[in-house]
Amino acid sequence: MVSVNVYLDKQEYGKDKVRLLKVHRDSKVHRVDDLTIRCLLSGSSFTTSYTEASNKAVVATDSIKNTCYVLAKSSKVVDTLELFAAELGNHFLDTYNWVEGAHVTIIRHRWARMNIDGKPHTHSFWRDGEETRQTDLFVKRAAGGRRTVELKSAIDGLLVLKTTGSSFEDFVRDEYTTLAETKDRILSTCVDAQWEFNIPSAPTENLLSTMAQIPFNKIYESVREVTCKTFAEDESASVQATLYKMAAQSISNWRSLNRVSYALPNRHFFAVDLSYFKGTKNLAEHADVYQPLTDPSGLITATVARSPDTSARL
Ligand SMILES: O=c1[nH]c(=O)c2[nH]c(=O)[nH]c2[nH]1
Repeated sequence: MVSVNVYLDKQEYGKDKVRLLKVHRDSKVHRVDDLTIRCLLSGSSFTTSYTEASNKAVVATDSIKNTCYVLAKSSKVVDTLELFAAELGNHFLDTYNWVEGAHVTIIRHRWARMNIDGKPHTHSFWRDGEETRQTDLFVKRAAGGRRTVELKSAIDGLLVLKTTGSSFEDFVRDEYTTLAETKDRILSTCVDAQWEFNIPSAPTENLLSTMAQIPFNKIYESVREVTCKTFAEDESASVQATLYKMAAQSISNWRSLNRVSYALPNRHFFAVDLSYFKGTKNLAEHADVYQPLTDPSGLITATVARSPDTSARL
């Protein structure tokens, strides 16, 4: 029995972890999109499903799952996560006029084409790492028959390592400090990068064509490229400084991006002291045998934003 006054503050419901493989056989060279989808619906009409046990407005999550498969069949843009997410979100707003918002998250799992006898194979793939591409879209109704979209995309779990070109010096030294300064260390991280799009609100019927002007796949490739190139080429003074360069470069490359965020764990590698064995030298400039430390890691995070005076437009 509830004996205090409460109210339903927030709600979203739908299907999570809808797994789907779309095969593109439009040429002899097949392509695949291996996706995990989450579709959540919201709106005041759903309040009574929580507060009064009324399912009158509830679109079954089973039907939401079925819709993912039906739209994947007809869609021409499954390979552009952001546009497929917009198709799905729009579909729920178009079909059920009491749905106020649709929140669609799509994760794309990697399948790289096999090279057989030195040639790209037409229809065989392998998983070249656990890194994923992701998108998170929230579409809602706006005044005057318009729709607004909040959209961010991401790379998750891109594991990288470099063997030189990274230092860490001149940090605070006090009674808690044991770490030595270093001019040359191993740098390794598992990149989580996120970029936010600036999508103007559009009349319902124009939303998809407005969004289709943004080269989402090129932007994804470019952010990934900038991340790897900056990681490799920067003479890193710290993870913080390298992160800032990565994010600033992508904002300057793409006018539809206003904010880019990174979360970079600093995975430590310590040179093993081998002096116990016949005085073997393996520290500082002699190091080539290291112990990777799984825990703990540093964690460096930041969001870099475009200054308002250069604010992005489509
Ligand atoms: O790039 C780094 N940033 C830090 O803030 C830090 N702290 C630490 O112990 N090692 C490192 N490395």
